[in-house]
Amino acid sequence: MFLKNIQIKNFRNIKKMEYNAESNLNIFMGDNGQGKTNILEAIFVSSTGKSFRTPTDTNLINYEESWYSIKTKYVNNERKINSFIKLDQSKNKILQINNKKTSINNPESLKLVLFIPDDLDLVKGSPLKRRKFIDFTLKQISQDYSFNFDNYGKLLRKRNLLLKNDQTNTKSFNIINDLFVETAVKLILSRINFTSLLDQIIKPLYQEITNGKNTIKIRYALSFNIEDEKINQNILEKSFIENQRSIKDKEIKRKKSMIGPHLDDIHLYQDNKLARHFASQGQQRNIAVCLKLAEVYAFKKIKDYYPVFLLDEVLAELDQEKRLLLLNHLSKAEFQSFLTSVNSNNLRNVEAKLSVIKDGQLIGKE
Ligand SMILES: Nc1ncnc2c1ncn2[C@@H]1O[C@H](COP(=O)(O)OP(=O)(O)OP(=O)(O)O)[C@@H](O)[C@H]1O
Repeated sequence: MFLKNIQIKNFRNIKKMEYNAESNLNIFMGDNGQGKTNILEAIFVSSTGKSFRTPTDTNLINYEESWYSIKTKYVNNERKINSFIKLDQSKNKILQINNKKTSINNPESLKLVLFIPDDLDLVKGSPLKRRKFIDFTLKQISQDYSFNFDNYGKLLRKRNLLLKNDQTNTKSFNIINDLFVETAVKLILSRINFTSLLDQIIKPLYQEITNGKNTIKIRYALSFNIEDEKINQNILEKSFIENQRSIKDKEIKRKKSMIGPHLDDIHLYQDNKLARHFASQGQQRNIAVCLKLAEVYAFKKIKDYYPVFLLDEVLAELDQEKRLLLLNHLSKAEFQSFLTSVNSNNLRNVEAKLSVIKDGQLIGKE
C-alpha cells in the first residue's frame, strides 16, 4: 500500500495541511513540539480510527476548534482507495472508505506498522508489550484473528468472573471453558505461525545490522507445558485441557485464569541466550528495529502487499552506524515509510522527501 495524499484539518496543532507523499521514504523534520508526530498520528487515526497516544478521541481536536477531519488517498496493487474520518466534540465519528460509511475493521483500510520510541523496549519490556506487537499486525492481517481476539477477551472476562464467584462446578462454566479453550488454541496457532515467520525474516536483517557478528532467534513461549515436540490443534487443545485440570485448585484459589494466550510470551535469543537478560541495551534496541522491519516483511509475505511503515523519532536512540543503516534500508525499500526526526544531521545524504514542520505547518524543504 502507498499513501499518496493526506489532507488534515483541525487535528492537534495542525489547522490545515495537505501532503503529497513519495512512494519510498518521507521524512518530517523539526524542533520539539512542532507537529511531526501529529502527522504520523493523523495517518494512524485515518487507518485505525483511534490514536496511539490518547484513548480520548476529542483530545485530537484542535484546541480552538470543534471538529477534526482527515482525508487520504492511497493505492493497493493499482487499486485507488480514499478514506475520510471526521470527529466532532459530541464524539460523533464518521468513517468512510471510497465514500461509503464503514467500520474500523474494513479490509481496505490503510494498513500500517507503527514504530514509536516505546517499542525500543520490546525486548526488555513486559510480555504484554510483545503480545501487543504481534496482535496488532495479526489483527490487521486477518479478520478471523481480530474476531477471535475480541472473543477471547470476552470469554476470559466471563471465565474469571465465574472463578471469582466460585461457580466452577456449573454448567455455564463448562460451556464458557469449552469456548475459551477453542478460541485460545486458534489464537495460539496463529501466533506460533506468525512468530516462526518473523524468525525466518529477522535472521538476515539482524545479520545485516550487526555485520554478521550476532545471531537471533524468536520462539513463541506458551504459558503451559506441552510434551510433544510437534504442535498442532489437537495436541494444543489436549495439553491446554490437561494443564487446566492440573491447576484447577490454584485457579479457584487465585480466582483467575492462569494459562492462555493472555499470558504467553515471545522469547528473543541473541547468540542462543535470552536477549532480555544477556544483550546490551543497544543490542536490545537493534533487535527491536529488526523486529519492526520483520513485521513489515512478514505482512507482505502473508498479504502479498506491503503495509505503510510509520517511524516516530526512533533514530535518536540508535548509534550513528545503525541510524545510517536503517535510513539506507528505508530509502531503498520496496515499501513506503514516514519518519520523524529532530536532528537533521544524518538526513542530508539520504534519498528521501524531506519536509520541515513548524507550528503545525509544512514549511517545505530545508
Ligand atoms: N488538541 C490540540 N490542539 C492544539 N495543539 C495541540 C493539541 N494537542 C497537542 N497539541 C500541540 O501539538 C504539539 C505537539 O506536537 P507533536 O507531538 O507532533 O510534536 P513533535 O514535533 O513530534 O515534537 P517532539 O520532537 O517533541 O516529539 C505541542 O505543541 C502540543 O501543545
